[in-house]
Amino acid sequence: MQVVSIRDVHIGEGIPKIIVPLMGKKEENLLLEIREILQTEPDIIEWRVDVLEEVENIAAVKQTLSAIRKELYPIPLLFTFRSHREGGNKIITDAYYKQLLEEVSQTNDVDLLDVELFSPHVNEIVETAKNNHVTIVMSNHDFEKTPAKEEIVWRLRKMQELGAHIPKIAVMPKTPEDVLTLLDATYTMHTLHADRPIITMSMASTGLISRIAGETFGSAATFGSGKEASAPGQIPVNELRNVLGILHKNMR
Ligand SMILES: O=C1C[C@@](O)(C(=O)O)C[C@@H](O)[C@@H]1O
Repeated sequence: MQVVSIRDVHIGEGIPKIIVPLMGKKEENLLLEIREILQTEPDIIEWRVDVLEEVENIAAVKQTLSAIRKELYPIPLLFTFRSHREGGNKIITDAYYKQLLEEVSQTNDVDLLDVELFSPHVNEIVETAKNNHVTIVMSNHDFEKTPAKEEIVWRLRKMQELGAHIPKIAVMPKTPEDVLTLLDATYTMHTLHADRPIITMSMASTGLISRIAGETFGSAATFGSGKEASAPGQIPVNELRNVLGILHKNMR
């Protein structure tokens, strides 16, 4: 099993890593948000750039990115534009999605890049990111339902085939049984197919248990809320750290 290391954060070994989303609409809010979040000592910070008011202005995005990076360094930064069809905040064209991801890959300010599996330009974006030594977190989200186990495993395997360093999937449960499906798919992927870390979660209150159970079933990281949650079911980062710590300590 490969471990993905960014500076001294080692994803895929030990306690699952905590990723905290930044949800500010403007640069000044984002910088204040980072100061608050840093006090909670996250392992990784995710910038949800689809929330930024000026996201359609690529020069503004790069300038804000550079300011964010300075503020949070050396914490690894995950750059995410979540598309509207997968639960994000803004509708942009596929061409702009490609341009945005490729241009930020070339800045040296991004450690990890979220690339959606179903983007029509996924191969080109992966190639550019890899050429620039950016770690690829390939993702898929279903905010409506939980697909069948075979489908979840298929998507995660597809991400691995396409060159993701870290495949990731988030699904919505309607029942606790759906959460079992996600956990079962996670465990199967982790033990039988994956040669690298994966991240999975079942969302909302029914799925909450999946966000703390990664060490048991094989999800290498989990999203905890900082100032604002970026998806339903995220636990505040301090509480999340406590629970993960209790589980880790007593699993030895
Ligand atoms: O992919 C994910 C996972 C997520 O949707 C969650 O459910 O925690 C939150 C998003 O910000 C992130 O990009």
